[in-house]
Amino acid sequence: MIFQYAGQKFEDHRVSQQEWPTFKPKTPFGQLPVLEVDGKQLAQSFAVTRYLAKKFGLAGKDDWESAQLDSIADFQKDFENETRKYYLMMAGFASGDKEIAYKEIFNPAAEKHFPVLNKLLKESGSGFFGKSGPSWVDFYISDRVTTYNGFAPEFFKKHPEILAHADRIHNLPQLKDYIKSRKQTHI
Ligand SMILES: N[C@@H](CCC(=O)N[C@@H](CS)C(=O)NCC(=O)O)C(=O)O
Repeated sequence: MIFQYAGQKFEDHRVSQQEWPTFKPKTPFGQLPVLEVDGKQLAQSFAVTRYLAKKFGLAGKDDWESAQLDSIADFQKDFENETRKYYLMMAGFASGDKEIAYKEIFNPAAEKHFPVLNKLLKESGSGFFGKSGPSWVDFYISDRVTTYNGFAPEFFKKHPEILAHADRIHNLPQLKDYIKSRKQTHI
């Protein structure tokens, strides 16, 4: 999304299950994602994202806004860690009772989490998490919300302002066509 927003050409290499065993030892930490720039590799999604966000003006207008955005991203990451078991079940990577996982894992965590995000959006007054406009954190959270909304639309019907934020990001002129084109493969 950052590359697309910035108009930067890039290669999106999705590694297949078959390809992974030979690819894994060639990555810095045996994990994806990895950003490759001029033959150099950078691992860890937040390190990659922050590097690109700084480069393309999507990391806040000053150090303070940038730090506030970082704190929101970490807050979102905590939510993902807390609800990981539900995510793995819904994405088909783990077995278990999905309804129980929704009631016991996702719903209680989400009822705490998303109202805070909504409050932050209201406080910023810009429609984005940063006062100065869209940032990598809007991209990150809107992407996650799209995934969770696919799993639990009943939850997001009760939190329309969170969906409205995701729509605002996905309808940015720089992103609109890209988001539409990748919908089929996105979970
Ligand atoms: N904290 C890391 C987590 C990376 C991670 O867990 N990657 C998983 C895919 S989501 C992976 O590469 N799994 C394959 C493996 O470990 O063999 C990040 O945010 O980049």
